[in-house]
Amino acid sequence: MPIAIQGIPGSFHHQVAINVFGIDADVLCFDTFEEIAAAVGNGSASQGVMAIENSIAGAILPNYEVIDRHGLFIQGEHYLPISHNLMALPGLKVENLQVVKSHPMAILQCQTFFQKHPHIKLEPGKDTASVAREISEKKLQYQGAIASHKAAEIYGLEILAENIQTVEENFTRFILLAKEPEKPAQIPNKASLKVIIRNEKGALAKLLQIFADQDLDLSKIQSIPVIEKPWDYAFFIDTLISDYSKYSKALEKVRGAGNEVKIFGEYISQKP
Ligand SMILES: O=C(O)C(=O)C[C@]1(C(=O)O)C=C[C@@H](O)C=C1
Repeated sequence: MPIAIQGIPGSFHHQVAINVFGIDADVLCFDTFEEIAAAVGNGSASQGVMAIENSIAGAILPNYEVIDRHGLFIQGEHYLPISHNLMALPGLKVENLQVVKSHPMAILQCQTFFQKHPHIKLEPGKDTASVAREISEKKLQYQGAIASHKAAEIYGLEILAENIQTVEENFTRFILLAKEPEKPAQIPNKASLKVIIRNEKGALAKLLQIFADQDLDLSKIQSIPVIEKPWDYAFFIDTLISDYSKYSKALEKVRGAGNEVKIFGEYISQKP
């Protein structure tokens, strides 16, 4: 069964599908993150690859809600080093470009570069590679794309500026989604959780203390509104697990304190 991704060949999601599932990975390409989740949820894809956070631009907040609403589970993760390049039809120069389009997350990662080229209007596109393909197919003389070397190669564009992300070392973390929970063959060393705490004084401090008491290292905590209850928040927490029994104990205590816990996935950390 195919793997659902957002974007087309040459996009960063496609690169992750190749890295994780091999060069011949059978992919279903979608325009939006919502469609990835729907495809995994309705069984037309066995797994999905979804970007969740970037080291420069931060979290893709709406994706937490998307995976939760579709009732999906996280099977694993993949960190991809991201190099963004400004590209256009061969022969053009940066001064010729009026518009540069790309995925909104890619644009956010290249703000400093474009501050130096204020004549360029930045516009959101579906994914990095789709914009490169559009330029190539429509022979757009005034438009540039921010995308990977691979996209320039596939769609025959020329790179005008390399590595234009604000800091050289740039990573996007992707999660691998599935319809059912799956425990890895080895003891997991990372978990992604959603915790809804009772809205009372000190509740978050008490929650964090439980994790600290069990030696759990939280690698991420993100608050997301509980839309049915205005101004109540759920916390999406990633924790590293060095001792699985201490992790189990922490979950028991968190639940025991009256909080609601949902386990999105327990897996092996791939952080480089
Ligand atoms: O447009 C692409 O190529 C994507 O794979 C999307 C995406 C993202 O959603 O963050 C993936 C990695 C980069 O951070 C920029 C864009």
